[in-house]
Parts: sequence; structure tokens; C-alpha cells
Amino acid sequence: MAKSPVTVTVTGAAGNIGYALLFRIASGAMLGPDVPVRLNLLEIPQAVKAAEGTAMELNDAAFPLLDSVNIYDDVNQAFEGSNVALLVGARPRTKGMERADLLAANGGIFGPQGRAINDHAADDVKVLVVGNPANTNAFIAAASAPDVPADRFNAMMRLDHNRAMSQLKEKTGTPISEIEKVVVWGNHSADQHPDVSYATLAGRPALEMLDAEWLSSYFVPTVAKRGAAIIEARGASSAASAASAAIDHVYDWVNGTPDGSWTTAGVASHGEYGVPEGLIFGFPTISRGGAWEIVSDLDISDATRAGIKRNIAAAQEELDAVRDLGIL
Ligand SMILES: NC(=O)C1=CN([C@@H]2O[C@H](COP(=O)(O)OP(=O)(O)OC[C@H]3O[C@@H](n4cnc5c(N)ncnc54)[C@H](O)[C@@H]3O)[C@@H](O)[C@H]2O)C=CC1
Ligand SMILES: O=C([O-])CC(=O)C(=O)O
Repeated sequence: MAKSPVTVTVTGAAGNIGYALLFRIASGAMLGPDVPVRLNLLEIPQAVKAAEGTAMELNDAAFPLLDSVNIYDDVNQAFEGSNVALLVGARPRTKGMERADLLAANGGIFGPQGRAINDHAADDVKVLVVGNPANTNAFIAAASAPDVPADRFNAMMRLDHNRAMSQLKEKTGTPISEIEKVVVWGNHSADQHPDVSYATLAGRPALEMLDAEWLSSYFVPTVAKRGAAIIEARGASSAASAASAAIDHVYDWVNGTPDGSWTTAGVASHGEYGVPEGLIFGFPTISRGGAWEIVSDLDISDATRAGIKRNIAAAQEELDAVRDLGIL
């Protein structure tokens, strides 16, 4: 029997990430090759016409799984019946800015969207926040949706995770499919802590193959500052790789992570590793039955402990800033 369509809401649909994301969702890459999709696109009124153009192209691509495309500039309508919501719509940073500099411009977007999700989305809604600063925006949305369990609000840390895997592949020649148990702890900011302490490369411990100097002087800063390097090179922030990471995140959330491995997701802490409850933080995570579990029993090194502490402070500083702005 044909499955009924899943309603996917994408905000910022006319933007750069939206353009790279929507076609892959419609192709089945995000939910699976037999899951029809109803796309609800949310844009600000000035960008609705551009979203209409994207919708024309989506229809012209004749994806067998695409049930329908609807465009809204009303937040409540856009989240009606949403099973999956991708909160992408927000301003990107430009050269010289840190992601936290976007709080004043973007923070105000996520409270109303959280409330609309609370009031209109389906009971099983899963929300991935991509718009920066992603962890804090996810916290704002979750705090505005008291009837939705906090673990349904994720922040995208998967791009950082994928960047870490890519650097390991480049250094060692190990195929991506044979790199396991990398994690990027913390905040999607330059403070993040990419960590290979538990990683294996084709079954061998990564720490046996990589020298400490390369890890601390090249790997960690390259991964943590990759967003700024992309802005410097392209003149615009990463878009296709961000869309691809969003697809990976939701695919794993819905379909599960492979046995014996984990990925990085920005999820609400329950106090693991001393991270305050409710903070949305990059952790090693396993997905089973449509829910993330934090891998909570790792023996962590002093360096990892320090990285986690630094990220707690960075995340709390962003939350203090939004409180000062009256957003929370
Ligand atoms: N978490 C992550 O790993 C990454 C996050 N990002 C972030 O994603 C966000 C989007 O990036 P791009 O698509 O490149 O930006 P963009 O400027 O190309 O597109 C943003 C779109 O959002 C729309 N928008 C603004 N306010 C909105 C609202 N209230 N409701 C609905 N739509 C709204 C704009 O009209 C625009 O079409 C930025 O904040 C960027 O920093 C980008 C890359 C990676
Ligand atoms: O760096 C930025 O501003 C965009 C982003 O989040 C990334 O590429 O990781």
C-alpha cells in the first residue's frame, strides 16, 4: 500500500540552503525512497515570489515522491501538520563576523516559529534548526514550545561532523564509509571541540595513526573555522554542504544510525558530561526508533573535558545575550 505523505516545512525556502535542500528532500534522500513528501515552504513576504519560482522548478523536476508544494508567509499555516520542520530561514554571517553576532538579527525569528510549532505541528514533529547561531536558536524555539518534548528540537552539528570526517579522509586516505566514532562536542561556533579520541579509521584507532601536533594545530582549527574559510573563498556562507548535512541529520534521526557507530547531533542535554540540562549541545549520538540517545558512558580525557567546559561557557554566553535582548 502506498504510504501517506509526510509534511515537511522548510523555512527560508528561497535562500541558498533552501535551493540546495528542497530538491534532495523531494527526491527521497531525506526520508527514504518510498516516502511521499508534502512540502510547506515559509518565506518572508518579499521572498515569496522567489519561493514560487523554486516551487515551479520543484514541480518541473517531476519527482515521483513529491505530493505537493505550498508556499506561505504565515508562520502558523506553514507549520500546520508538520512532521518534520527545517528551520533554515535566517540571515547568514558575512566576512569578519562570528555566528553569535547574528543573535540580534536572527534570535527573534525562532520564538514565534517555536510557538507556531507548538500550536500547529503534528504530535510527532521533529525540528532541526540550521539558522545561526543554531544551538541558541534551537533553545529559543524549544523554550517557546512547552507542549513539545525538548528532545524534538535539534541544532545542526552534522556539518561540523562531516567536515571532521573529510579532514581525516584527506589526511589518511581512509574512505568516509570506514571512518567511525568521530564527535564534535558543543556549540556550532569556533569554540566547538572536534574529537577523534574514540574514532577508528578502517578499524584502527585514529590516535595511533595521527600525531598530536597535527590534531591540535591543524585538524581542530580547520574544522572549527571551516565556515569562515568557506565565506572567505566563496564570498558567501556554505550552502550545498549545509543542505547535505541537514539531509544526513534527518535521515539518521528518522531511519536510525548504523549499528556500532554514532554521529554528532545537537540535542538537549539531560546533564550528560556535566552539560547543564536543556542546553542544546553537540554530543555523540545514536538514533533508534526515531529518537536520539546520547552516548553517555565515554571515558573522556582532560582535553575533552576542557573543550566541553569551554563550549558550555560559549553556549551560556549566547543565552545571556538573548536574555539581554529580551528574546528569552
Ligand atoms: N548550522 C549550520 O551548520 C549552518 C547554518 N547556516 C545558517 O543558515 C542560515 C541560512 O543560510 P542561507 O540559506 O545561506 O541564507 P540566505 O540569505 O541565502 O537565505 C535565508 C532565507 O531565509 C529567509 N528568511 C529570513 N527570515 C525569515 C523568516 N522569519 N521566516 C522565513 N524565512 C526567512 C530569507 O528571506 C532568505 O530567503 C544562516 O543563518 C546561515 O548562517 C549556514 C550554513 C551552515
Ligand atoms: O560559518 C557560517 O557562518 C555558516 C555556517 O554555519 C557554516 O558554514 O558552518
